[in-house]
Amino acid sequence: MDLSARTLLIIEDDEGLQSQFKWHFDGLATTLVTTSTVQEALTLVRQYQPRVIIQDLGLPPDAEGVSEGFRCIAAVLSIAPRSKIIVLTGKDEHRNALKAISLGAFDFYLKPLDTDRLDHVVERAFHLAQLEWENRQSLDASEPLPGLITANPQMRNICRMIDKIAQSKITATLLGESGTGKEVLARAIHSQSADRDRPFVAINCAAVPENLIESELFGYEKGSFTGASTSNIGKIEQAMGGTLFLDEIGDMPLALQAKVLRFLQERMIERVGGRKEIRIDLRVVCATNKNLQQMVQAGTFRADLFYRICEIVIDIPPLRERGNDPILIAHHILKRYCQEVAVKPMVFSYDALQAIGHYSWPGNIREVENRIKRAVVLAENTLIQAADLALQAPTRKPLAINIKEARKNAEVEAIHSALALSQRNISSAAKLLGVTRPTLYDLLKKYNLFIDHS
Ligand SMILES: Nc1ncnc2c1ncn2[C@@H]1O[C@H](COP(=O)(O)OP(=O)(O)OP(=O)(O)O)[C@@H](O)[C@H]1O
Repeated sequence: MDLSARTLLIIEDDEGLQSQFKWHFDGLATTLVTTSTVQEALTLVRQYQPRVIIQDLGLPPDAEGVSEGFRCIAAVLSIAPRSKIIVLTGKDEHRNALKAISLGAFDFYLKPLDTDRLDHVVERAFHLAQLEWENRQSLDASEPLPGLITANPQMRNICRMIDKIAQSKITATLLGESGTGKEVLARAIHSQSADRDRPFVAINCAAVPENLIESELFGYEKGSFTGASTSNIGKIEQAMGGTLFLDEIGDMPLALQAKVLRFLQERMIERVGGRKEIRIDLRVVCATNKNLQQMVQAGTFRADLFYRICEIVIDIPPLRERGNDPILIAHHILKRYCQEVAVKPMVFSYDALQAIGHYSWPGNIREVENRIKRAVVLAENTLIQAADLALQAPTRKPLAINIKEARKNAEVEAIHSALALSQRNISSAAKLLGVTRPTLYDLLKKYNLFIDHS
C-alpha cells in the first residue's frame, strides 16, 4: 500500500462542518487534510495525492452557486484522475448531481448525510481506489525485464538475480526447457548491465556444423583452411566489451570445449590459423536444455568447463509451473501480434482462456506464440476460441442442483467471460455485464476472483 492509500482531503468552506469532519474522520483516515478554496485544494492534491476527496459544490468565490465546485472537480481530476471525489452539497438539484458525475465525480449526496452512511460511502471509495491501485501495480509489474512477462514469484526471484548478475562480470548459465525464455534472460543480463551499448552476440552451438563452430567462435586468418581467402573475426571478438551468449552449450563438441575453457580462464584467444594472442574483455552467458551434470558423468561434457561456466546457475521453471503466467503471457502475445500484423485487436473467449490455463505447454512460451499466430489467422472473428488455438476447453462442471450454487456459477462464468472479452478492463467488463464498476468490484471480491485475473 502506498502512502496516499488512506489520505482523505476535505474541501468545505463551512468552518463548523470542516471541524466536524476533522473530528469525525480523525483516525479513520491515516492522513486528513482540509481546505476551503479550490486553489489550496489543488496544491494539497499535488502534495498528498489523496485517494478520496469529500467536496462541497458551493465554494468561494461562488459560495452560493455551483460554478466553483464544478471547476474544482474538473481541475482536481485533471491532476489526479484516479481520486474518488464524493460531492456532498446542499444544492438540491438533480442536474447538479448529473453534471458532477459527468465531470468524473465518484458519488453525489445531499447534506446532511448521517455519519454511518458517510462512513460507508467513504470506506467504499477507499476500497475501490485500493483495488484499482493494486490492479495497476500488478499490470505495471507484469514485465519486470524487457520482453519478459510474468507474475510468478519464482520468475520474479530470477529477475532480481538477473539484475544482480548484470552488475558483475560473472559467467552465468541458464538451464531450462526449450522455449522457456533463456535467450530473453540472457539479453536482459546484457541490457541491465553497464555495457548495454556494446554488442550482444549469440551463437547457437547446436545449429552450427561441428567443423565450422571453432572458426565461427574464434575467427580465422587468411589461408588457414581451404576457402579462407580473407581473415575473419569470430563471435568472441565481435562481442568485445559486451556479452557473448553461448546458447546450447551442452551441444558444443568435446574437442572445442578445451579451447573454450582456456578462453574463459585466461581471457585470451587465437584465431584459427593465427599466431597472435588477442586479449578479450566481455561477459559470457551460457544456456542449455541438457542436463550438464549427467553429461559430465557420461564423459560428454568436461567437468572443468562445467565448473567454470556454472559460477551462477539459474534454473528456469517450465511454463506449466508458473501459475497463471500462461494466461498473462497469452494476452500479451496476442496484443503484440495483432499490432505486428496490423489486424483488429482480438480477445480470447472464456473457453480459450480456460484451455490456456489447463494446458501443460510442453513447448513453453514458444508454443504459446505459435498457437496464437495460428489462431489469429484461423479465428472467424475477433473472438479467439479454444479450437482456434488447437486446444480443448476443459469439460464444464456438472450442473449445480442447489439454486444458490447455480446462481454463483452463472455469475462467475459471466464475469469471466466479460473480463476475457474486455481484456480485464474493469469499466468495459462492467458495461458488458450491465452493472456499475463498484458492483463488479464487489462481485470480484465476493467470489475472490480478482487476483486470478489481475
Ligand atoms: N516471459 C516471457 N514473456 C513473453 N515472451 C516470452 C517470455 N519468455 C520467452 N518469451 C518469448 O518466447 C520465445 C522463446 O524464448 P527464448 O528464445 O528466449 O527461449 P529459449 O529458452 O532460449 O528457447 P530455445 O531453448 O528453444 O532456444 C521468444 O520469442 C521470446 O521472446
